[in-house]
Parts: sequence; structure tokens; C-alpha cells
Amino acid sequence: MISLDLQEKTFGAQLVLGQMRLWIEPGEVLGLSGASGVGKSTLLRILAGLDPRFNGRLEAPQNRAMVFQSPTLMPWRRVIDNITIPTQCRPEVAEAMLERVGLEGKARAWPGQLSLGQARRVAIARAFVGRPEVLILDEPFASLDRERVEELITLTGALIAETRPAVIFASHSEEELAALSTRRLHLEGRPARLVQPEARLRVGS
Ligand SMILES: Nc1ncnc2c1ncn2[C@@H]1O[C@H](COP(=O)(O)OP(=O)(O)OP(=O)(O)O)[C@@H](O)[C@H]1O
Repeated sequence: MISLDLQEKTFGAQLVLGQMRLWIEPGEVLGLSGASGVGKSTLLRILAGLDPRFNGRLEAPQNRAMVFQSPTLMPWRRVIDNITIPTQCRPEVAEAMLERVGLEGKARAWPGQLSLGQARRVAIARAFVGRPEVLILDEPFASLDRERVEELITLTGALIAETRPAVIFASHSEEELAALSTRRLHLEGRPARLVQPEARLRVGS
């Protein structure tokens, strides 16, 4: 379970996020939509504990994992080391997780030898190997073709069902959001606020 009671988030004089309350239960996948630049990544970074400079209160377990749009692998380390070093897990646990995400035989490969889809699978393996209580997904399927996106959504959905973290998932794709989310919120305005997607559609119609 993670909860945020945010008063505001600024960057210098720029007020980016306004007052909002947010909580996510274990096993829930909160799909977050919103226009480019509205503040989705800013909100996700606060929830991940990567940005402590905000006015408000965050209650979250320590065991949180994040998957970014960029797979953020260390290019000078082999695939398996990209999992064992940041997570401190045993090599056999990392190998089993690599198999689980469909990367058997790639443990000794270098990140530069992987396709974007394979690099994303490594990032997903790294995120799940520590069985996080909170999982933050920031556009983790962007720039892939439809078939690869469908495969990764199926894989991510299965891993979520097995480990049941509280998940927040930001995406520009309605299809992706509909496929993975159990609940939806939309971020809009400046300063940005959270609204129900249904309310937004009614206002627009
Ligand atoms: N480190 C920073 N310093 C100053 N301004 C920032 C910083 N990070 C983000 N911003 C500003 O905060 C606003 C929200 O950015 P953010 O990246 O959170 O949007 P987003 O909704 O994730 O966009 P996208 O969907 O394009 O990724 C933007 O105006 C951006 O310029």
C-alpha cells in the first residue's frame, strides 16, 4: 500500500503539481493518463522516493521498484550483472527471472547486443526480482511495435498477478492503459490535478 497527500510540487517558480490525494492497494494497477508535460513523471518520481523535494506526505514501503521508458541498463556490465548488482540478488535467482521474462541464454550478453524489447525485459526482470511492494511503471512499453507491446503487457500482467505489488502505470496509450489497469486516473491542468477519466470525457462532450 502506498499513499500520497500532496500539497504542491514546484520546480523553482513553476508550480507543476497541485493538491492531490492518491493511494494504491496491493494488487491494484492504477493507470495514469495525461498530456505530455503535465507532470506524470514528476508524480511518479515522488512516489518512487526519487524526489523528496515536495510539500506533502508520502507513506510508502521501502521495497519499491521503477521501470522507466529508457531501460537504464549499465552498458559496461553483462545482463546478469545488471540484475544482481542493483538488487543484490543471487545469480541463480537472476537467471531464473531472466528465464521467466523469456531471456534464457542472454545472461552473459552485453546490453548493447539486445533489442529495445529485450532490454525492456531485463528492466522488468530487475524490477520484479526483489518482489517489490510498490511498482512504478513510467511508459515502459513506448516505441515498441504492437506485437512486442502485447507480449510485454501479458508478461507484466502475469508477474503482477503473481507478486501483487501496488502498481502505478503511466502511459499515453489508451490501449495499454485499458489492458493493464484495474483503476484509472487522469492528470490535467497547471498546476496539475487528478481527475476521473469519465468526468473528463463528460466535460469534453
Ligand atoms: N528537473 C526539472 N527541473 C525543472 N523543471 C522540470 C524538471 N522535471 C520536469 N520539469 C517540468 O515539469 C513539468 C512536468 O514534467 P513531466 O516530465 O513530469 O511531464 P510528463 O507528464 O511526464 O510528460 P511526458 O508525458 O512527455 O513524459 C514540465 O513542464 C517539465 O518541464
